[in-house]
Amino acid sequence: MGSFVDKAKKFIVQNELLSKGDRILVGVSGGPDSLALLHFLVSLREEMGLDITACHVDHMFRGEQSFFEMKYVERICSEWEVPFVGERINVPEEIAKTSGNPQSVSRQLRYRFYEGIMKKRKISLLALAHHGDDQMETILMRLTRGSSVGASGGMRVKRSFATGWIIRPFLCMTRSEIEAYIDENQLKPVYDPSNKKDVYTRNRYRKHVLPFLKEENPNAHLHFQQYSEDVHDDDDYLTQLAEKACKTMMKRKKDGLFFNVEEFLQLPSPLQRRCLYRAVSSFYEDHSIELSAFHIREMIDMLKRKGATRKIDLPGHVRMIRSYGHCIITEKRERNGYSYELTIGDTVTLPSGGVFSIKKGSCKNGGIYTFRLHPDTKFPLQIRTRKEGDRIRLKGKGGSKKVKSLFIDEKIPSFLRDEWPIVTDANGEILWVPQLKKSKFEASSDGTFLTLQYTP
Ligand SMILES: Nc1ncnc2c1ncn2[C@@H]1O[C@H](COP(=O)(O)OP(=O)(O)OP(=O)(O)O)[C@@H](O)[C@H]1O
Repeated sequence: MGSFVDKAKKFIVQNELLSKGDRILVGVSGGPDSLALLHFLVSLREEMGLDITACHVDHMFRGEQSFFEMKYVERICSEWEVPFVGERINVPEEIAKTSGNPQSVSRQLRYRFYEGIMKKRKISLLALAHHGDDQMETILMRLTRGSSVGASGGMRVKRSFATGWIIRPFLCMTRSEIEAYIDENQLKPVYDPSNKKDVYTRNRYRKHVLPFLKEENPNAHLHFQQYSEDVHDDDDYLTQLAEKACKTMMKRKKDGLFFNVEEFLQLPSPLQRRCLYRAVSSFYEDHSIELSAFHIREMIDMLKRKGATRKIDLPGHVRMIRSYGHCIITEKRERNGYSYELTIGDTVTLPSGGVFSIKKGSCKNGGIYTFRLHPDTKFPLQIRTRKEGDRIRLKGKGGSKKVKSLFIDEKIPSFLRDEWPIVTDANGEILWVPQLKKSKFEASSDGTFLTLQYTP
């Protein structure tokens, strides 16, 4: 078994997974992989001065059986003198409440549990027992399903998590190497019957796809692992560049993320894909939805197409809309019209966060748009969204103009038109379309007047 230990140690050194005196939490299901990992780390404990804690979650799917498993893991830990933290989490109850997918709800709750222990006990490393065959399955599953950008690179050997890092020291090992280690050391793992069920996608890959690849090359797992590390390496570098580009180009407002399409299209395509991936992912809590490469391509194609307004509905609640040269990534929601009354001394806050107020005399604050109200103005003012047939009467000999034409001339994207404020007096006469046009009803600067202020 010397070679197993040497191989794992070499992998740990190469990837800088452990240092002397590290405090590690090991996730132990009681299955062969995690039991072997715990055993292996305990064997390094003295030599490296490691401070090891083990933890186990009983997901309560299998009644008493899973409770006994937790007790069994606890007993082994006590034999090996490893502090143990166990918790029963009622996952079936949580699934009934949220109607989530059993595996992802279990995972989410388990990771929350790990995080709590790491924070409480000031532990910086979480060791998980994923191995090389798991990595092959993950990469193939993600490629087949159509994951995007970095996700198809599979699991990372080391990634940041909670107060520190998740490490996976067994990614260089195959399932059968781990089984041989188990036999050699006479370990007695528990076997989860769900690992054999064909209903789970991963199990189908395990049973039907991996045997073929392993027959072609028994060391295929090492090549997959190398591929994974290279993909992540390249992706980290490109993501850094994309983040820099996004920071200057994408503006987050209350309504969503805005950017200029032409500027975006000048980026090299690897940065375009990553900018969009990053932008859209920021709308998903816990990054719970995975965007596929297909979605990203579709978004870029839409940005390249000229012409009228276009939109794409993305998974979950996110929508991307392009209109003229602008693009917004936003939550799917009906943009309802509004109508507010504004009297002297009041303020009105719009759904977009814009604020109207009235002040005496002139006003010269930066970032604020102003309109001088005539002393004869009929109050209350109305701040509302557009209506069919809206016209504004222009200063001088300009006559009147349709508000619709104003939006078109000024190339206001259609998704903004439905929420653009229009100010009328109490009789419904349009006084002002802020940022675009003032009517002939604005007071001259030399008389006494009130100022209507608008901060978008
Ligand atoms: N119930 C659990 N409690 C604590 N840690 C767990 C639990 N289930 C899984 N883990 C950790 O997460 C890793 C990945 O979980 P996954 O379900 O993919 O593997 P597994 O088939 O349970 O592995 P094992 O052979 O260790 O049972 C495990 O190797 C283990 O380190």
